[in-house]
Amino acid sequence: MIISLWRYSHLVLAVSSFLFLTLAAVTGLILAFEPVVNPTNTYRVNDFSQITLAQTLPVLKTNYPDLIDLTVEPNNVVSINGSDADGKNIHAYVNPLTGKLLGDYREKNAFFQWTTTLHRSLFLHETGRLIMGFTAFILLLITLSGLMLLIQRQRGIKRIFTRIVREDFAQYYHVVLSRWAIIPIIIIAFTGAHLSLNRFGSKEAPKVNLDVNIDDIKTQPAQKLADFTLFKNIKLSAVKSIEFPFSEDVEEYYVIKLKDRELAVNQITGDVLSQVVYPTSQQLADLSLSIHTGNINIVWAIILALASANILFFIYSGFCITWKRRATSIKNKYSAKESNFIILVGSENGSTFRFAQAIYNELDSQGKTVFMGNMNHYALFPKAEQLLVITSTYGLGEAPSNAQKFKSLLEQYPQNQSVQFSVVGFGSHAYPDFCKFAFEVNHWLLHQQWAKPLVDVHTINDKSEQEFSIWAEAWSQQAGIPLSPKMVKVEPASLEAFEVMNTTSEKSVDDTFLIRFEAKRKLRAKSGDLLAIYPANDHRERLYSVGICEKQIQLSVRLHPEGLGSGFLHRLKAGETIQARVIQNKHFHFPKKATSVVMICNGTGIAPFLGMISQNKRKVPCYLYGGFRQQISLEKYAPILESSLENKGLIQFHTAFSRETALNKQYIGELIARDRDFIAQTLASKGVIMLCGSLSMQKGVIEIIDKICQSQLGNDVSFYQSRSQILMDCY
Ligand SMILES: Cc1cc2nc3c(=O)[nH]c(=O)nc-3n(C[C@H](O)[C@H](O)[C@H](O)COP(=O)(O)O)c2cc1C
Repeated sequence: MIISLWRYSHLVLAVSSFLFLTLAAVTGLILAFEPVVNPTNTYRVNDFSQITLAQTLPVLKTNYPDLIDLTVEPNNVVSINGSDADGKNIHAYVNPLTGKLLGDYREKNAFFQWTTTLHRSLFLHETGRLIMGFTAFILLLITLSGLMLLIQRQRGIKRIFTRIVREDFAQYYHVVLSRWAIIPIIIIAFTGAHLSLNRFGSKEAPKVNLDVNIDDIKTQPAQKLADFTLFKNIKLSAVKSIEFPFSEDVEEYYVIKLKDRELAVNQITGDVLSQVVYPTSQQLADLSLSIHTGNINIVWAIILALASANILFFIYSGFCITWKRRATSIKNKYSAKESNFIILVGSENGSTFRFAQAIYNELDSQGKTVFMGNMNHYALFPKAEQLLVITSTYGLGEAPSNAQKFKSLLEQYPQNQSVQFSVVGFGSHAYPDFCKFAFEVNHWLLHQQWAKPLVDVHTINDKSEQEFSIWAEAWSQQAGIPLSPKMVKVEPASLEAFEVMNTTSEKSVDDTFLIRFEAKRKLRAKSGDLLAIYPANDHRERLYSVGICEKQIQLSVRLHPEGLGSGFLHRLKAGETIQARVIQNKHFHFPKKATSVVMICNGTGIAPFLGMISQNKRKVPCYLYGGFRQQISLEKYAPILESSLENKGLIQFHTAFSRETALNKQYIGELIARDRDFIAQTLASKGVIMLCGSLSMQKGVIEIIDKICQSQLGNDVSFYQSRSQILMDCY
């Protein structure tokens, strides 16, 4: 909510000032080059900041007895105005140490003059100044709201310079460059607004009156100009201008304008006749002017030029980001009330809509009645059969802005009929709370009486189309609705040959069997990956979780009466070869850093765990909780389980049998509830819990773990899910 408020302010301010801001940035960019390309830069002398008035004035007076005034330009070159010893008028740049003329005085370049007026007042005098001053103020607000967004995005001020995930070009560079440009832009905006405020109503700085009492002017003790103590202490770099005495009459004096004050100085004795210190407001205005115009030094002028160019880039990239967000407007053929398929999308920047739209198009092309909407539009869907929630996670593992009302709407509107659902989370592992909001949504839906999970919550890292296609395939299988692979860009499936090495299909006592394959080429699979098989040699794909045992792929399969995949696998004999492909399922690999791993499975969900424990070379403490129908179901797994227990690949093995005698009947959830302290301690000590098996088992177990988390650890289960401490692969 807060992020939306800042974003909204940032956007509104930027849109409302966009024209004037562009004009100010373009003219500012041009003007930033003025100090850099100023031709008089070549007239600068070395060690200018060390030259005192006691050094320069005697030289100039000797060479040019009738000087009227001297000006120190912002780029530290000195110009004089008056006449030389021959009475010839001069208005020229001079070397303050030697008195040598360097070149004729030049007026400000006409183009820069024109640009300056446009930048300052749009040629509209006071009104223009007001507009540009206001624009500078708006720029300040835009920058500050941008800073707040940056802090929130990076999760704290100290993390501003931590890595930024590359979302897309405009967004990435909008954020990356803002980190560098924010300080100069704040300075530009602040000084610009300050100058306009200060100068509004008066074009020039207020006139200073030096109050000199002519009667008090002394003629003794006379001193040489070079010996004036005052002049020895005033550096030329501190001077803005000097008016020379009109004649040698004692009543004529030097008027010296410094950066912070103005002095009248006796031309015979060097005494200060009068002095006025400028008011602080004027000193600050002068400082603002020097900073804003880049006159402080060339490096700063270049920084200003870059900052102005950045403002233009921010206008462009901000426009692209906004356009992309708005381009996700939804066009539905059917209303929510008449649709069987409801796709609800949670998205902050619009990219998740691209994926949701692909599903929409696919279902629509098959003649289904589909409705797609924002998650905030959740309502009663009287004809809904399938609910697909596709959502990203934002902020600190929070809902994107178009999904923030979802939870309360879900509580408000229980559906009146049973609806199957599936949640797909878009996120990035670059954030600690990976897909947290999707896990929460899945969790809330699991608590609804009317909602039946169709496939397990799937997560998509960094908009991976491949991961999305895995979800699409899983959903398609369960829903019995073919989703064409063209829907998302799946890399063309290049199939490999796998030879059947061993199968227990004939010895099966409980409809489940183990089958092992060896890859004809080098095996590139890990336990937890999926093996995709094509039983009918057509587009129909079936996925099985794999365990790698003795460098072979092992599947644990339950034979379903009409099962296309399980029937095909059941008929295979040792020595036969099939075409299949391995799909990486990184989110369900054995964790690299866990202190311990608790594996929970039921039925054939044991397959990946058999591979993991037999490959547990690092001897990470592993604890397996398995739910099976009968004791006898276990026999086929016994060799691996026993050898793993022996070699410490597995520390403990707990079983629950659901179809034993009434006395011994037990479900896996009961074991987890019994070992609640151990489960809590595992999570608290950075251990990992992995679940594989049926969705109904997952639902029950996750509910129990959630209660354990809340009561013993003070967090929701989604906290651990999003930190990859609870990994699930259920179907
Ligand atoms: C500011 C910001 C915060 C994010 N926070 C998270 C987060 O906490 N967890 C996560 O998994 N992904 C996070 N992401 C990544 C997005 O969820 C991911 O890029 C998603 O694909 C964006 O989808 P959308 O464009 O539809 O909003 C964040 C992205 C951004 C820009």
